[in-house]
Amino acid sequence: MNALTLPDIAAQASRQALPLDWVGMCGIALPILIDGQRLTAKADAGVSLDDGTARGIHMSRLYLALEMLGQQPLTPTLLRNVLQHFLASHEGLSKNAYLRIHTDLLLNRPALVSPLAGWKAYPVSIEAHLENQMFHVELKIDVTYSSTCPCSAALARQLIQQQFVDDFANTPLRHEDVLTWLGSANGIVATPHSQRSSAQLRVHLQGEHLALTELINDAEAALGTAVQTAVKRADEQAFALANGQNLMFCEDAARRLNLALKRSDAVKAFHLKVIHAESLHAHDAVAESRWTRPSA
Ligand SMILES: Nc1nc2c(ncn2[C@@H]2O[C@H](COP(=O)(O)OP(=O)(O)OP(=O)(O)O)[C@@H](O)[C@H]2O)c(=O)[nH]1
Repeated sequence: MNALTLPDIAAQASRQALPLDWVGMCGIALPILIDGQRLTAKADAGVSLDDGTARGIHMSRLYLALEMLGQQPLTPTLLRNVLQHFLASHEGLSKNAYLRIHTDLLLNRPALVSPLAGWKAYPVSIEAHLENQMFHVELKIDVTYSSTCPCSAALARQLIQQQFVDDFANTPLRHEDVLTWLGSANGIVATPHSQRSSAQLRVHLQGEHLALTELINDAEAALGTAVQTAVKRADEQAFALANGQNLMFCEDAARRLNLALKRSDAVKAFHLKVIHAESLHAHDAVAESRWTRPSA
């Protein structure tokens, strides 16, 4: 065989003429740029194979189009350009193009009190598609936070009151005795349960801004007790106070996030899910909320 004529199987006719919805590659390693950070990402790149008679798509063309992602900050326009390249390189074969990018966004977070800070990783997926010439970009963001059960807190307070009644029955109240009692585990007999919780945000974006960091910041501000990075005792005490002032059911968390996301100009629609991995139960408390911006 002549070495210059390499066999091209993809160009052959398919034995079973049948279009396919998605064909491509998953888990491609690549660098991306978000908010000035170069991040390691994995991409899933694909197109529809609408010409059912064609044996295959041209994987290498999709792969090479991804090169753009390592060179410019990630924006909806850049994602759209990549998808347009996918389609331009598959003219006659494909009508729709898809790209998913998975990464961890790293944000530096200060401690609550001490002059310390640490890095927090936020798992993020950016999903873009061009279907029937309509461009759509969606973010998936995971935010972890602490939630303390309001019901459990009220029940614990009642037990503490009961203990106070028992311990100080028929004795004159002396300031010093009460102070000691308040500082003892015998006095504060019960504590409410709290748990590491997670908010899974799916946001359909509008406009030109990827808005990842802003949406994470908005979500954490709305939730109030995001998990911490560097922690000294003073920070832990401040966190205990913050939790005590921020009692929430999963319904409360979902409502707060709903209101926060609606306020963002970058958001066209969302579907959010909060999961409180209860320490009371072996199962989770979960709430979901969806919203679509009414058309102007
Ligand atoms: N379509 C397809 N290609 C595959 C698959 N698995 C591996 N490949 C390989 O992906 C490689 C790149 O394919 P193409 O993009 O068609 O490469 P090419 O023909 O050199 O590039 P063009 O000239 O641009 O078409 C080929 O060597 C294929 O064998 C598969 O399941 N489907």
